[in-house]
Amino acid sequence: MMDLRRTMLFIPGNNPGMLQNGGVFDADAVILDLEDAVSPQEKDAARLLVAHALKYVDYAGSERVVRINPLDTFGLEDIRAIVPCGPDALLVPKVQCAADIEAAARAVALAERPGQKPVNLIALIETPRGLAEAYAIATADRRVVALALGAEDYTAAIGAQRTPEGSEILTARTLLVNAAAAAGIQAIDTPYTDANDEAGLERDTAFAKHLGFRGKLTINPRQIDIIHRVFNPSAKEIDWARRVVAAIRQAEAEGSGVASLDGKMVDAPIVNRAERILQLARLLGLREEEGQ
Ligand SMILES: CC(=O)SCCNC(=O)CCNC(=O)[C@H](O)C(C)(C)COP(=O)(O)OP(=O)(O)OC[C@H]1O[C@@H](n2cnc3c(N)ncnc32)[C@H](O)[C@@H]1OP(=O)(O)O
Ligand SMILES: O=C([O-])CC(=O)C(=O)O
Ligand SMILES: [Mg+2]
Repeated sequence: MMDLRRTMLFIPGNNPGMLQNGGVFDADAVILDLEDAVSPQEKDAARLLVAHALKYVDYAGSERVVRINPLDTFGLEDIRAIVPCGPDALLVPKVQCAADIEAAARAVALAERPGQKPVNLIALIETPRGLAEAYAIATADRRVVALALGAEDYTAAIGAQRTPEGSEILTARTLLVNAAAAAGIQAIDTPYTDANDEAGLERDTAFAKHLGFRGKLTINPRQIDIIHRVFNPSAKEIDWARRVVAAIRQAEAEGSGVASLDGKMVDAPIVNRAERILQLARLLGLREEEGQ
């Protein structure tokens, strides 16, 4: 499903076995990686493997994203080789400013075949300058559908210590969510890099949802169910959303724009939040009784 990006599973672009099996995990998106999962001497081989996977591997319902290299290294070569193979989107790493996106968008337009479905861009924000310019990046081109946070590179660049709790990335997360929201696109959170810490992943994902992220970069298939469970609206949320909509309808019928539900005020922003929950539940085919 195209606009659902609860999980975006990284698959190293130099690993034929993982590329082959990447469609069986039901991730909302797969990210075939040509950048940091691939060493410099393997870049050419990985590009061929990823091009082949896009043509021949069935990634089922997953959006097919390729993480290219930065434009000042192998990025333009990646675009020329990968775009004609028909990915849904490119994840552009180390984006610093609007001009980087404009350059990527120009190269993509040149590489697209006539009649090809336009290739979207997702900007990976993982440098101090990229974060400072996140809104300009998000609005630099219509192809940009999401901003994602890359906290490993970002914390290394600012000289912060990475912790499982993530206090060092709170500001980066909220700035990124705000920039994406201002541009009307999605915010996708940084991966949780300890694939064996399920409780930590669940906590970190719940916090990301609380901050406004719509999904999370994912490094291991075992993380997928946990992340989906967190981002799916719970039965309680769906029930609340239905009662909000019912309350406002009744108030409107009585000529008022404000309702009361369990003693709390219900007005337009609360109704918008409720409608978003119901829309997501419908998209996921969840009914109230099926939520977690
Ligand atoms: C900061 C960054 O830039 S992050 C982005 C770049 N990083 C990556 O792409 C890392 C991707 N992830 C991985 O390589 C691995 O999941 C690791 C290294 C994190 C953990 O490896 P392991 O502990 O061996 O994984 P695990 O034991 O869970 O593997 C189980 C199965 O899932 C497969 N698998 C693991 N990760 C992935 C993946 N990302 N995509 C597809 N298949 C995977 C394994 O091949 C294995 O398959 P098998 O049972 O058929 O042999
Ligand atoms: O894999 C990711 O997107 C995360 C990343 O690059 C980073 O944290 O630097
Ligand atoms: Mg990175």
